[in-house]
Amino acid sequence: MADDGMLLNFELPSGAFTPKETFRGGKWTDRLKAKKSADVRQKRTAGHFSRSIPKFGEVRSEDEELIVPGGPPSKRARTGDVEHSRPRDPTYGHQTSGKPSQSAAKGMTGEVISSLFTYNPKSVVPSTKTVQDESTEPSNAPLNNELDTFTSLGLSSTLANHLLKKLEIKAPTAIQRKAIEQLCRSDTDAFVQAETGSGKTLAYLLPIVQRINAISQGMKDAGQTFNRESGLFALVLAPTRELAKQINTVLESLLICCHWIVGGIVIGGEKKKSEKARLRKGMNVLVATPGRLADHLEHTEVLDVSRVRWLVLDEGDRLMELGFEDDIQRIVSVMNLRSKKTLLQPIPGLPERRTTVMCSATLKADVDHLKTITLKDPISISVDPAEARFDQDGAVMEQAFSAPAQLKQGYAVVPPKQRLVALVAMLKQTFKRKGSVMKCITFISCADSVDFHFDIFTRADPDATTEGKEDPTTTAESDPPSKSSKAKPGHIAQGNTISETRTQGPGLSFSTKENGVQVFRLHGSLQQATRTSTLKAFTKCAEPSLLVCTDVASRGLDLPNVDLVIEYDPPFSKEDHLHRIGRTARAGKDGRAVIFLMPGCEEGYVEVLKEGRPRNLTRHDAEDILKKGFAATSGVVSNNRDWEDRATEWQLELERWVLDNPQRLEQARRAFQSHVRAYTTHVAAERGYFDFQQMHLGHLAKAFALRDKPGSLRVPGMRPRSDGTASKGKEARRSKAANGAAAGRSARTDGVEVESNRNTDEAEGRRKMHAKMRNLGGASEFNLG
Ligand SMILES: Nc1ncnc2c1ncn2[C@@H]1O[C@H](COP(=O)(O)OP(=O)(O)OP(=O)(O)O)[C@@H](O)[C@H]1O
Repeated sequence: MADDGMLLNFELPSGAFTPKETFRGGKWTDRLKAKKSADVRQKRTAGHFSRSIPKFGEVRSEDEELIVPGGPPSKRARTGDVEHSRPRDPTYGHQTSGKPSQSAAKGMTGEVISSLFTYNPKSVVPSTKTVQDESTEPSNAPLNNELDTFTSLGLSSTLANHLLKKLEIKAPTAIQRKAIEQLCRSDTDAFVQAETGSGKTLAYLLPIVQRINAISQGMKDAGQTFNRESGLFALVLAPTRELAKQINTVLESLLICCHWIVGGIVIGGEKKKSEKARLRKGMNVLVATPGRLADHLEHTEVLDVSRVRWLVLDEGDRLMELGFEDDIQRIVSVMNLRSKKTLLQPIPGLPERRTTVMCSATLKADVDHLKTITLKDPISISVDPAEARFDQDGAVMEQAFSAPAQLKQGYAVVPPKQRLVALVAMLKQTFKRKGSVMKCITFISCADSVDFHFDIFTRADPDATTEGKEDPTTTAESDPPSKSSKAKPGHIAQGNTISETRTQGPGLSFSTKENGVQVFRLHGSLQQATRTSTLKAFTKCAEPSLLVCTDVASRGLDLPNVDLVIEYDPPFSKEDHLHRIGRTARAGKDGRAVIFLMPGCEEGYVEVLKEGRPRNLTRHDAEDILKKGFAATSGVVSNNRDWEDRATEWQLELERWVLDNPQRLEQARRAFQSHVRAYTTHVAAERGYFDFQQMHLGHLAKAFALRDKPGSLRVPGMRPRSDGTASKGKEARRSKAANGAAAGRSARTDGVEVESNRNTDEAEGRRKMHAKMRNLGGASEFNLG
């Protein structure tokens, strides 16, 4: 052993041998308060050395948590399997030395209140601030060279004028310059890859409109009539309904200048009957989600795809990931089969072959299969200087993609117990000054957790009673309850019950008198109409606003003026990360993004963040975030530790609020469970950073305002352990036998065993999940078409 280590072990802080103060007489609550103050005092003088800091992932026994004597024996309030009793006192838990023994505490109460500030895992990476390059030029902005005009790329002056006068688009972006030129003059299949927010939609739509317009001109010149019945010439497929709608909106804005070309849209979640009627009338360009289009091809005879000459797969990698491969294969084979049909009357200018374009900010080799189904000898159109690693045969093995250069990135290292308070502190700080941040998006891994956090953020001010009052911000169009929520409908009182109808509400947790913040929620379990109206409301909201959402909003969505993206839950893959943060810093604008990471293995993810070659990458520590967010006077960071008390009080008040209502408690537990399940679904290559075995479930539960004992935390797919041994369940054994040691591994955390049925083949797993979702007839988290 090195000497240094020995010395460190023997070094004791001043005051380490200070005798403990004892308190006698008075009420027990007063004694507890006095003891707590003494402990805080002692901790401040002695630092945090009085107890050893556990290694990350080390399982703590319950007696290391503060167990609050709940006064008289509580009534049994059975919720799930856990017995709860509520303290009568807003006691909070800096670690106390004179705590009752574990068995005694258990006998008195089943409720565990731990301190936010003790036994937190330490960061394993030194806290050095990364140098920022402030002078970075935007990389996805329109070009400012006078020679780069739309007409020089092959667009008609009518279209170019329309772009300038009606859409205020003066010059092309770098990817538009390359793609428009190529697609206007050639019928070669293409991959279009460029950063988020670089204008890829127009990069493929403009050449399509230009060329269909040329066909219409050719027909007119040949004495033929061009109208909506002349044929469906272009098909654009997108993985999500929201994205399909957005593409359709851009298309409509272009077609204003050539109104004889008719566009249309078919997506899941809409009425099929009206879609059929529109298809019957005819259209020249169709935007669709693959599932719905495949369905129409099977059941809507009138849909003729024999003349389709442009097929665009927007977010091609995502289409593949979500298991749309079969649908796309069906669509392509129907098109191949029908295109052989000879046209009664040849159409002048109609290309011989179909051009397929696949585009995304993160297109890489694993779309190979989709490529073989749909593309022939594609060329690559890209402006991203991303580096690729090739194998011996020259195939791309690994490709790094970059985020827009002007996007300022950061990561926050926050221990599990402090995650929620840190998020609220960050939001308080974000919306502190009026006008500094107008729109912020916070990504959360699953729908249940989105609902839970939305309810927390919009709950009534604890000091103002709103019990029973109707929430004035309930969206006009109300939904039936979301599939993810089992509680009974009809509770819309703000802040006091589970919100099932609300998708918008005032963000009372971080609003100030000067700066009122509106909060919105969005996930795939909401009805389509609600999703659409919520996105619209968020987009149009003139007040500062926060969208709390799942990855349903991560791809392709162009929400204007988003200043900040917070990845509260880490993304499932590095590609998802780039798409999420790409909701800000679009088309040359500024933007900021922060990802929350827990101390320990998650910190290794910083290396993955660096792969995107961020020009700015700043580290934020939990303490700094909490200090700023819970500072006494906004903006003033004081030297004393009052912010600790304020953060603790906020947390404890929230825990009581959750415990107060069985529905809310159930909602918190469901959110926790779904979060943990989602955590195990990171792509195989990144699971090392998000290792479930290292997750401290007891600590994490605090971020869901739960006071459940660690051993009582249940997650479907996990079994509580009775003996503390690492026994493996039947399913795990079977799975292990079937898939080898890597798959079906059993993880143990805090007396809970998870029997993971992770499939080594991620894509296959996702495909199966997709199929299952669709069979269930429910909207998946991924918002399938
Ligand atoms: N040439 C241009 N000049 C100015 N703004 C543009 C230009 N082209 C596109 N935009 C705007 O840039 C924004 C982003 O465009 P778009 O959604 O097509 O980006 P994208 O590359 O598809 O992003 P993502 O990869 O996130 O899907 C839109 O608001 C669009 O109107």
